Amino acid sequence: MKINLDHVVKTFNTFRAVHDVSLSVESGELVALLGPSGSGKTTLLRMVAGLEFPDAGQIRFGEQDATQIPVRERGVGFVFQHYALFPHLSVADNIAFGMRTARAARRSKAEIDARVEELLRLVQLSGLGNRFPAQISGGQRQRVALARALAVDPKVLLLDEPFGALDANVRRDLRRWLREIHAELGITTLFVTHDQEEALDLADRVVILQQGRIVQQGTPRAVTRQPNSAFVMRFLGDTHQLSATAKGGQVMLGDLSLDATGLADGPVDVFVRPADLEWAGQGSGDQPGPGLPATVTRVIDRPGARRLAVSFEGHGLELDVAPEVEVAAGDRGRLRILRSRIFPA
Ligand SMILES: Nc1ncnc2c1ncn2[C@@H]1O[C@H](COP(=O)(O)OP(=O)(O)OP(=O)(O)O)[C@@H](O)[C@H]1O
Repeated sequence: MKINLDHVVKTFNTFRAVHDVSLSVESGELVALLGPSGSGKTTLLRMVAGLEFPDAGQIRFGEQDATQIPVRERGVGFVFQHYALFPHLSVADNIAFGMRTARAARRSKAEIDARVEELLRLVQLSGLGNRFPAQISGGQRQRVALARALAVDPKVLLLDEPFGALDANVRRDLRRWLREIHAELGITTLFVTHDQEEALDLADRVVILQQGRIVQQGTPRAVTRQPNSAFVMRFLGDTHQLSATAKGGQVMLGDLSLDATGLADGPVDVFVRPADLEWAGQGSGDQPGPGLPATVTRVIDRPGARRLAVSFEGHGLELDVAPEVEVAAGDRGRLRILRSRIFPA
């Protein structure tokens, strides 16, 4: 089922939570809505679900205006961060709940039991149908919540920070698992998160929101390669920010000249991710070449890498080098910039 949002606006009292959002989600696509707290992600999801109504603009399911479709008939499955499973119902009964109450598509008890078994298998909880929610882990509860959402054969899945309350390792596992389920079922899915790693890992397309507006959207590759603003650059991951001046389509930093074609002359911010910096230590045998003259202030050993904290013209920067690199605090060298993004200051 394709979903279209066309110039959608939502205001609470006088506060505009969603400004003129247009977005189309293709049938079978997994789209992540990514943004900081308060950027309007949940409000958008609730409007798609029919739990809130836009003040202006239109939401369409396929070709149909969604306001004409009652919530129960939208064919939407939800999973929220704190999806309250019914504590007094077993896992199997929780999953079966929607099938028993659905007025349309009544199923026999045998059909429901078979479907519950199938869903338990899908969410890898076979054999746990008789447990109660209190007797399973948080990650398992979210899988039950997903099975419950899938039980009514939704045309659209809406997931609002479904793994938000779980610890990092469980989140990572569930993310992989969700991707597999999505590949298998191909249900159009909108996934809300404020975790950029989760969004980039999971989604076919990432939609980045700031203060109720879409500021950028694209594939994970496109948004990470070509962030279109300082906000997106910062929001998508660790970055260093260096002040400089653009002149005649170039920016000079140390004795490096960076391409700034198209930027007007004036103050700019150069953004560089730690992974886009390379260290050439003096006496390392490396050709010194152009770069930013820097001094190592600290070396932190981590599994698989050594992290260097270095100082360049009063800026503190960090980068990783291979574990074998011999380097110590006080060493001098040069930083090469492999990639950067430059925006007007
Ligand atoms: N029912 C409401 N009444 C008044 N203001 C609301 C209501 N619902 C949301 N808001 C406001 O709208 C803005 C957007 O909220 P929303 O929950 O959509 O953001 P979000 O991006 O999902 O944030 P979070 O990640 O914290 O859940 C917030 O400033 C919020 O306080």
